[in-house]
Amino acid sequence: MSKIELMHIDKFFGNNHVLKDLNLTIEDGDFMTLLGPSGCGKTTTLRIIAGLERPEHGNMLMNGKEIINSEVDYYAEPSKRGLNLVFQSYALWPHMTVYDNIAFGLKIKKLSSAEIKRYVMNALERMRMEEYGKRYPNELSGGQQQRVAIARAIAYSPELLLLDEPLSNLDAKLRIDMRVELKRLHQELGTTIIYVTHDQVEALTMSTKIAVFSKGCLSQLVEPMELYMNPIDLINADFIGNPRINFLDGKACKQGNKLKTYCSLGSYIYDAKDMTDEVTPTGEFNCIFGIRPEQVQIEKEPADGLIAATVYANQLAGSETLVTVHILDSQTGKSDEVLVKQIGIEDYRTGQKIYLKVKPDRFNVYSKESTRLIKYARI
Ligand SMILES: Nc1ncnc2c1ncn2[C@@H]1O[C@H](COP(=O)(O)OP(=O)(O)OP(=O)(O)O)[C@@H](O)[C@H]1O
Repeated sequence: MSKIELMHIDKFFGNNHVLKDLNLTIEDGDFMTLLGPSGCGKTTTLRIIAGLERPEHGNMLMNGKEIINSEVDYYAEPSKRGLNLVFQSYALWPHMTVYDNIAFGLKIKKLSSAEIKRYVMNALERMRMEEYGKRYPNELSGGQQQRVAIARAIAYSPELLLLDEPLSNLDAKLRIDMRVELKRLHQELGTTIIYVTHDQVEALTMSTKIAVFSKGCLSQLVEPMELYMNPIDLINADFIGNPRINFLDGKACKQGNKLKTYCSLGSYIYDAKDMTDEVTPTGEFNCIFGIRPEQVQIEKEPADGLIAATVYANQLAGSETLVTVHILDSQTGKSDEVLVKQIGIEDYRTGQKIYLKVKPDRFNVYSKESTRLIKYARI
């Protein structure tokens, strides 16, 4: 059992208000990723949970038990919180071999040496490090040390694991392997994991929930695919997705239960069920369409419902082709640029006339004024 509730947490470093009235619940069994750009307060949140920082204001409960109560100046000692931590700086004991580094915590638990061996070897195997038991930390690369630190944290089926950018020093292939192992570990053991990263792919592929931070505030707390499909504002939309989402200026107007919209990719009417509860201006207002590169397809021949465009640039990337196209907005006379992602190798010439097929149900629409989502994308 590992449920964590953070309530009304405020943290200052001098005059810097780093966390602003943060409310966040991590349910038992969650793989919760704290995601956001550098400096938004992710690590500070993790350190508060671990007991390495004290917030000036707020409460924290662990399985219903009080851990922080700033009003009475109560902060439970880190050692009393039952946590396993892996930070970017992995802090292995330099005088111990890899095996002993991992075995140390198990010895304290008074396990038999046969059991210790089983747990250590299992953890090393998961981290693809079974050959390295006899080495000392200074005989390992940064990435290998990082994997030993994770092995140490996961060795004894922890109930709660806090990980701060644990894959940051690994090369691309190892990162994918480690993502698979951490995801399997979570599924097999039901460990509650709180994971800090600024890498959206790690967040999207491993988590059961993602908490997006922006300037010390929680801006969105959702399941990964919902975050990808419906970022709550333009900042999150811009942050999630690679290649990044296309933003197109448009116009919108609410008429009864309908939202009438227009942009260079066409006029679309959406129902009340597609709309968020964001309050919009009366009459026509400026909006921004958020369109993912894979939501547009290119056809070579014209047909009904297709939108004419011109190829500006073509990037072949092997498994996919990224095509930058220009579309003439017939209402404003302005040209819009859209990045389109096609699966496989597709060759287009610069200046070639092509025709776009779009899925308007999948578009997001944002209010330009408030920058908030006003129309959900549907799968
Ligand atoms: N010990 C400290 N003393 C003073 N300021 C700090 C301290 N630790 C963090 N900060 C500041 O608090 C803010 C949040 O830092 P934090 O490390 O939580 O961000 P982050 O989102 O984890 O960023 P990153 O991804 O770069 O690690 C930053 O402005 C940072 O400079």
